[in-house]
Amino acid sequence: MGKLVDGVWHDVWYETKENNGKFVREDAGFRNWIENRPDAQFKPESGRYHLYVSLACPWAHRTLIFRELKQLTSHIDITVVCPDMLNEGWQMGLPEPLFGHTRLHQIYTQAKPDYTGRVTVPVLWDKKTESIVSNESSEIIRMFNTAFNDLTGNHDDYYPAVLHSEIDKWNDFIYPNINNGVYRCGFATTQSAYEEAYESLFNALDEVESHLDNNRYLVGNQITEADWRLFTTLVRFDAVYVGHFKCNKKRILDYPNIQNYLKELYQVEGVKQTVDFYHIKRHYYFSHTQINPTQVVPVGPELDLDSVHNRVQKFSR
Ligand SMILES: N[C@@H](CCC(=O)N[C@@H](CS)C(=O)NCC(=O)O)C(=O)O
Repeated sequence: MGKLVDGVWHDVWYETKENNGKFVREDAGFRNWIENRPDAQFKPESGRYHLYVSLACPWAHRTLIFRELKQLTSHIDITVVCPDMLNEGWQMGLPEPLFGHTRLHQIYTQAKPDYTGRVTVPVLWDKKTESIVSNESSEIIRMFNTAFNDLTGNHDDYYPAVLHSEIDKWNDFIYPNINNGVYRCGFATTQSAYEEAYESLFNALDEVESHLDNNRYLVGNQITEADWRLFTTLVRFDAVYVGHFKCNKKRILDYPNIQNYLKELYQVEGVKQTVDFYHIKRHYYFSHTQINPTQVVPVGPELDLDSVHNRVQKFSR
């Protein structure tokens, strides 16, 4: 684990001292947009973009789900990094296809030789301008949602205009308390920082559980971006966050509505093939040696996400 400073790789763990033991996530450094406009710098073109992802990472996972759902798999190719993120950060199993690089930080310095910042997945690369379009998953999924519609003919909309404010409201609640909340528990280096994160995480999950008792999805009668953003944390929760990040008040299995909702999302066509529990468990337990110095990866739990869920029946009345 480390970061680039003026284009040079430094092997350092997260700095929490300045924030009383609290983990604070750094903002992404590349924030361009692919737009379907004649004068856009980054236009939606088949084969032009390459996505670097980790199958372990919940943020990268969002982009893989949107790539599947929006039928972009034949238009945007991918490199999957190894699950182990150690002294050199994210590494490729085989040299990646564009430059033959073996470290993700080389992709960052390829784009910007003096880059300073963390080297994170996902990364959306533009082969034409040889630069990084974006390394911010929330913005990459917005691009995937609409920018390529004319190319793919897929007009499914996970961020419909009429639902913007409701979706934004859930995202603003779920990101700090749940998506980043599990990391705020796991990466806390003081008891009080951990307990504060733990409390807000489980209060938020309680609220989601009660919302899902009366609503099939977070917003409206359809699956939206807000559901997919929540999904990638939920699907990792019992396998990793309960143990490794000490998020152990309850498992998702103990929340009947959330568990059934999780199964429904998992069973949406195209989604389960984006979920890889080997990468997920191996990454967290093997890479975070400050948290798990033995690097032993747990065998369990046995998860059953393929069995029938009750969401259709519950909301058919
Ligand atoms: N804001 C980014 C966050 C991405 C992120 O933090 N990814 C993690 C993997 S789960 C990472 O690559 N961390 C490496 C590091 O922090 O050094 C996004 O949502 O795209």
